[in-house]
Amino acid sequence: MRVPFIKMHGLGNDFVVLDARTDPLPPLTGKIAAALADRQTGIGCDQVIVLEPSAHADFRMRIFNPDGSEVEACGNASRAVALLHGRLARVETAGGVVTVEPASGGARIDMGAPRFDWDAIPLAYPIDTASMPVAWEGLEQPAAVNVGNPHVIFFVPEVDTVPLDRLGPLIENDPLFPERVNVNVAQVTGPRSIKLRVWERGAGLTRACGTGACATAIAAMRRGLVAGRGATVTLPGGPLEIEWMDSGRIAMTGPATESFRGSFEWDDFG
Ligand SMILES: N[C@@H](CCC[C@H](N)C(=O)O)C(=O)O
Repeated sequence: MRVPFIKMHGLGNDFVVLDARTDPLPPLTGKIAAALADRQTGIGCDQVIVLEPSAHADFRMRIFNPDGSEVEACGNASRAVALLHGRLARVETAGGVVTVEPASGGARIDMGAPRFDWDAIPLAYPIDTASMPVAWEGLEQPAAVNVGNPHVIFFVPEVDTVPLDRLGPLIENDPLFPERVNVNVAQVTGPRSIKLRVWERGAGLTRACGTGACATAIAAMRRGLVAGRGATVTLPGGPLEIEWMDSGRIAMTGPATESFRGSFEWDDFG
């Protein structure tokens, strides 16, 4: 069976999108997703995205990391999917329903409300998630936020000097985080601006992480590190605009790009 795919990215965080909204696919397992995501032997991407019909929203978006884990949220893929769909839509994810709307060159996403309770992150035990009394080498006193998926955020003086390739996997797999965690290191660069690098759970270092940008901006606002309710978060792949709306929900605005379309033989990966 030949299956079409769309290669897309948001700020260099790249996706293989399988659109099964009209023509169903055989069930996609984590093993198949990992094989598709492999940059040496597969198509290669940071996440495999599957679009399916939904009983609760306009359609459903499933998200797979390159290690095969199926996860709850992906900010950059939400913008890519908005571009693909071409109009306002409510999208069911395992982390909740998000509203996607194309905007010039990209999209604006209503990502839902952040959660701060220790068991909503989730953490292994009760702890103040605004400023956690824990440390890994020089990285200390992080915040934790769930924006559909779990994030830990360290505010540091200089993000480029943090050995995130070494500390990222250590923190991601720490028993404090029973469902593992996305690891963000952030530098406040102005009253409304933040520089961010992310070690993604199940994926490693990526050019950008939309949910990481949302979680980091919210953590900075909660601690009073930035002024007001809006911030520009600049990742290695470029900037995202994050707003903590009066409704308590998060809006993320930024670019999305379709790179190319192709197809693959399902049996080569199944
Ligand atoms: N790239 C994403 C996040 C993808 C999922 C993440 N690795 C997880 O395991 O939660 C984004 O743009 O948000």
